Amino acid sequence: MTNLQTIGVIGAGQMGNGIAHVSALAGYDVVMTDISEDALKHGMDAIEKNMARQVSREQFSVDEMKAAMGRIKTSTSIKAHENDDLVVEAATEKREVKEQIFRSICEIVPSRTYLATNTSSISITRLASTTDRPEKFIGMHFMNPVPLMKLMEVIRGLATSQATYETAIGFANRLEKTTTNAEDYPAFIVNRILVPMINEAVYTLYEGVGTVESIDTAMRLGANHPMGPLTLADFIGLDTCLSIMQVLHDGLADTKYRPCPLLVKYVEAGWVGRKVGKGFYDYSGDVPVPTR
Ligand SMILES: CC(=O)CC(=O)SCCNC(=O)CCNC(=O)[C@H](O)C(C)(C)COP(=O)(O)OP(=O)(O)OC[C@H]1O[C@@H](n2cnc3c(N)ncnc32)[C@H](O)[C@@H]1OP(=O)(O)O
Ligand SMILES: NC(=O)C1=CN([C@@H]2O[C@H](COP(=O)(O)OP(=O)(O)OC[C@H]3O[C@@H](n4cnc5c(N)ncnc54)[C@H](OP(=O)(O)O)[C@@H]3O)[C@@H](O)[C@H]2O)C=CC1
Repeated sequence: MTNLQTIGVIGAGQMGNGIAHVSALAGYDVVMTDISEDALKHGMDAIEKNMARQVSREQFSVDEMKAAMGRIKTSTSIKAHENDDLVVEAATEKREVKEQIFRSICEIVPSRTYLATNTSSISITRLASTTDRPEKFIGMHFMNPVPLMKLMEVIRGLATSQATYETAIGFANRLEKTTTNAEDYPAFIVNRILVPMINEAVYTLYEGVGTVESIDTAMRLGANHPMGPLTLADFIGLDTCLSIMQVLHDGLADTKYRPCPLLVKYVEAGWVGRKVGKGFYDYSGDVPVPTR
């Protein structure tokens, strides 16, 4: 297992800023990049707000928060990753976006650098094959919100070496995450089970079996879910949910994974959930209001 010091995070969105948050708190130096300056600022604001919540719950001190924030550097240039020991990609759930990122990063980082993706569903083996180091490539699937969720799903590609796997496990342990191993098949374990359930909730709405509120209330109180499935879909991002269903549908060639037309419609409208202020709920007021 290799000792890591500097962790690169590509993508400052919901997941990227969460991965930067937990890595900085664990004592690593962090380099977080994004193509958008605005996303970087939003990401750093989210980290500050979320760490402050944890300070208010006395999980650590203000000084520890300041020290952790001081360990995070941001840039819109991918060249900022040139000294990283491990790079975790957390950009949009589109294979072509991820492949382009990994092609670029391989030109920049030294041969010792490990590469990981936080993809929800896309083939680790296929992403690894677009790099110059498939043996140093692995899936590290964090859960949302990263500071609170204990799981890291670890997925080895066909070429991933034992040393890479052990380095990933060591990183997860330092972050105090519990790991599970999943084989490299579409959407791995969590999203193979969870996202079809979310898609079924959208079908339930689409077919008029329930309303946004009755569906979420039914699952919160009937199945003791902390969030109803439509609230959770908004929390994850409807674009990400749709991408995962498309990966399942294409990868497993089973019509049971066909995305609900209503989910497609919401993504087409740009109503992709909490991150844009509107999905199955409108988040612009004091309380979320169903959008249908
Ligand atoms: C899509 C994929 O690829 C894989 C996935 O991630 S699937 C999605 C997995 N995630 C889930 O299923 C999440 C389901 N939801 C939950 O577990 C809970 O709603 C939740 C933990 C997210 C929030 O908990 P909650 O009690 O309902 O709401 P909330 O009060 O906002 O948060 C609970 C505490 O955690 C804190 N908290 C919430 N989000 C936080 C964050 N991102 N960082 C730090 N602290 C946070 C809050 O401050 C709150 O503490 P206080 O009450 O002391 O302020
Ligand atoms: N959301 C969730 O609950 C979970 C998501 N994941 C996975 O994590 C990844 C990120 O998801 P999430 O954080 O929700 O997505 P977001 O949409 O919140 O964030 C993605 C970020 O990546 C940026 N980005 C896009 N292209 C590039 C690029 N070429 N280089 C650098 N940054 C880029 C986006 O910028 P812009 O907006 O300007 O395009 C955006 O800021 C996805 O693979 C997703 O499947 C894993 C677990 C849970």
